[in-house]
Amino acid sequence: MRHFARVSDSRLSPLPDLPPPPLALLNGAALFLDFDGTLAPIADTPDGVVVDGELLALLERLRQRLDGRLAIVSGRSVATLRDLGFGAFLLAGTHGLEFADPGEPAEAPPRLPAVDDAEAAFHSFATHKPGLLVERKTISVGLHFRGAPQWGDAARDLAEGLADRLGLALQPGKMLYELRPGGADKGTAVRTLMQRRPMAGGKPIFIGDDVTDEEGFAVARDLGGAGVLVGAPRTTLAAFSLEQVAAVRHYLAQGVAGTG
Ligand SMILES: O=P(O)(O)OC[C@H]1O[C@H](O[C@H]2O[C@H](CO)[C@@H](O)[C@H](O)[C@H]2O)[C@H](O)[C@@H](O)[C@@H]1O
Repeated sequence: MRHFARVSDSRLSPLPDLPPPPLALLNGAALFLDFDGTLAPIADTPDGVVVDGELLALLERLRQRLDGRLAIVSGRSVATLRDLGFGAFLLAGTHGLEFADPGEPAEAPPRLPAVDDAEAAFHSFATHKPGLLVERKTISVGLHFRGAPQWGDAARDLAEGLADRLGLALQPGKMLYELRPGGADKGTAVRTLMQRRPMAGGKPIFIGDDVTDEEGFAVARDLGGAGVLVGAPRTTLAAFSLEQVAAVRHYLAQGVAGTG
């Protein structure tokens, strides 16, 4: 049976014109931040994203304002998030499969042989197709077609077949299909972290742009908080929206300053 890692469409409702989040939403928040497309603009390739010192300084000040209740929740692995500069932050990586406190080893399941099989199949498919990119991740693998969108349908068919055959979860992303172990998503990551220090006791607020962030929005809402969608209007469980990365950073900076 195929495991699609996504919120069922029946839970989503069209909310075309969501308001921006009020600054008061950050009062008492336990803040969950997606990375790609939320804190940094989408780039042509995974390695094309750079985390600037200004962003890290902003997040550090925000974390202090929130008494430590700030976490990065990403499809990237914990190792990659640390390489990008987020080593000082609480992390949930690989779509909720990995967790790491600052300076501590990641809690993560082992890399499955099935993921290696999927990676080999992705490489076979990508050979002689310029623009396709296979991203080897700690415990998962991605096939990117941003550089060759004409292969998107075939990439989906391949990824679906591999998910069925290998018993892996298929995680669609932005011009991307990932295969990974199932049993977790960004919603379960929020639930897990909300039971732990320093996030416990806060009001969960999840800011993200991708369909993979909908589970985070859902759980934040279920636990009394809210989701903030980044980007163009779409069917979503978020209650608020910000139009782009620059607006997210402006909002967070205002939150640090405490102005309304
Ligand atoms: O959960 P996120 O932090 O949003 O990570 C999701 C995936 O992001 C990356 O891929 C996406 O961003 C790339 C860089 O901007 C872009 O080139 C690609 O097309 C996007 O799909 C990352 O490479 C994946 O591993 C993450 O799962």
